[in-house]
Amino acid sequence: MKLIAGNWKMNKTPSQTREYITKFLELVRDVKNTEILLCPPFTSLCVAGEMLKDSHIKLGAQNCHYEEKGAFTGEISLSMLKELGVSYVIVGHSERRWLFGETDEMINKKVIACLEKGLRPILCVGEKIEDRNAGMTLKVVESQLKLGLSGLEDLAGKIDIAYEPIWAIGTGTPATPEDAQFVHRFIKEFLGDVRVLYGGSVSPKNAKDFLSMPDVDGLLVGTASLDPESFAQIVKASEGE
Ligand SMILES: O=C(CO)COP(=O)(O)O
Repeated sequence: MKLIAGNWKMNKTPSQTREYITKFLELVRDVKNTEILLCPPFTSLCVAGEMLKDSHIKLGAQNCHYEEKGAFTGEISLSMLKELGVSYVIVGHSERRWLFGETDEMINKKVIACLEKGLRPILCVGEKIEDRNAGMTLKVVESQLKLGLSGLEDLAGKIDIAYEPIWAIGTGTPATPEDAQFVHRFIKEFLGDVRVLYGGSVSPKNAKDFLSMPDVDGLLVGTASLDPESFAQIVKASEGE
């Protein structure tokens, strides 16, 4: 089944979350053939978890810490997330890598911790514009996969990968569906049977073009997931695929 995930990043207070989910539940009530995931900020997970408890919409976190507990000021453990109903965790988003110095080694520990706790990581990979211009896209993606998944085998059905070219994130300039397909194929040849999502300026207008590619197994949506109507349109674009 295709996965359509909304990454809200640092947006929406708990009351705005409540308002969004009230509308969104109604808009996607009849969706049956698509897995839907919302990833609000930590502070909204509690209210979102309560509201989504008996629904077909899953709840994800945007980050986690790999340790179980302890003196890690400002961090959030997987047990804390699990108790709120979280079943997915976005790991290694480019904003965490490049704005907050997250390394492949930390990302690897987070992926391992998620799998040990029974939470499903969405590992994000993707190249900078300089890498792309230098023809290094596949090399960069391969290295991120190798390091991020170091020591792990048999990942089919336990993990999803999101290909998010950094130059396409929040810019209004997505990759072409053909570019995405090319990298997704490479990822599957490298890893075997995993779902690969595309992320980077996805909108209700272009969602179907991506989803019609044979190796695009879903979408990780930022800006266009902040409005319940536009996110619902993207979810519905996936229903027929
Ligand atoms: O980073 C993203 C999702 O994780 C993509 O963000 P945009 O959809 O705003 O480009």
